[in-house]
Amino acid sequence: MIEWILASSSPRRQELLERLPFSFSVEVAQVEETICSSLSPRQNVENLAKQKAEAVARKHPNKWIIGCDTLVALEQHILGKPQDANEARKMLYQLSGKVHSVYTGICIIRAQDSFLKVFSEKTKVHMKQLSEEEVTAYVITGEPLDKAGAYGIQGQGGLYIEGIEGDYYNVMGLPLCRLYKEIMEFYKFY
Ligand SMILES: Cc1cn([C@H]2C[C@H](O)[C@@H](COP(=O)(O)OP(=O)(O)OP(=O)(O)O)O2)c(=O)[nH]c1=O
Repeated sequence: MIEWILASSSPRRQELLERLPFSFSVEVAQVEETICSSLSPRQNVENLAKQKAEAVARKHPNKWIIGCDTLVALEQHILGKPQDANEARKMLYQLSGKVHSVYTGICIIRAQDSFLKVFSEKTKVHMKQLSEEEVTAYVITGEPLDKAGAYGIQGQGGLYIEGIEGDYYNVMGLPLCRLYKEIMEFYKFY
């Protein structure tokens, strides 16, 4: 039987992965998440997903590890999770009234036989213009603080999203349909 480990502390990712037809355990990857501004958003999410998967794979070389990372890209800027409420406010003002892209990178590793697969998905998100009152009230809820770009489409943040192009679940941190396809392919060989 294939034993999967999700290398993530995100409750959203755990919840979404439960929809796939296999069981898995969870182990949090201790990785310092550094965004490299000389790399593209896609390269950043793929590298970070790989680092998270590798950190857990070192401890479990015989298991199949899934690492993930999500970032928001607005023009040349890459936004990770805000450090504090002030940074969350700043990010929301930057995204307000604009279209940005959310990238999620996924890395699947099994160290024992040097298996490594990395891919990423992009979803475009249209955010409405936010008033100062909306930004203040939203940041006070605390919802923005553990999320890339300082909003959660699945929560109150969804009130501010006019539309998306791409996978909704990719914005939440796990590109469900793409991951399902990749894993079904994978089961043909294992
Ligand atoms: C844009 C957006 C992000 N997010 C979340 C998804 C990710 O959990 C988080 C981005 O941070 P990540 O570093 O990708 O993930 P994490 O720190 O939550 O978990 P781990 O590193 O242990 O896997 O932002 C939402 O939940 N909703 C949204 O609408």
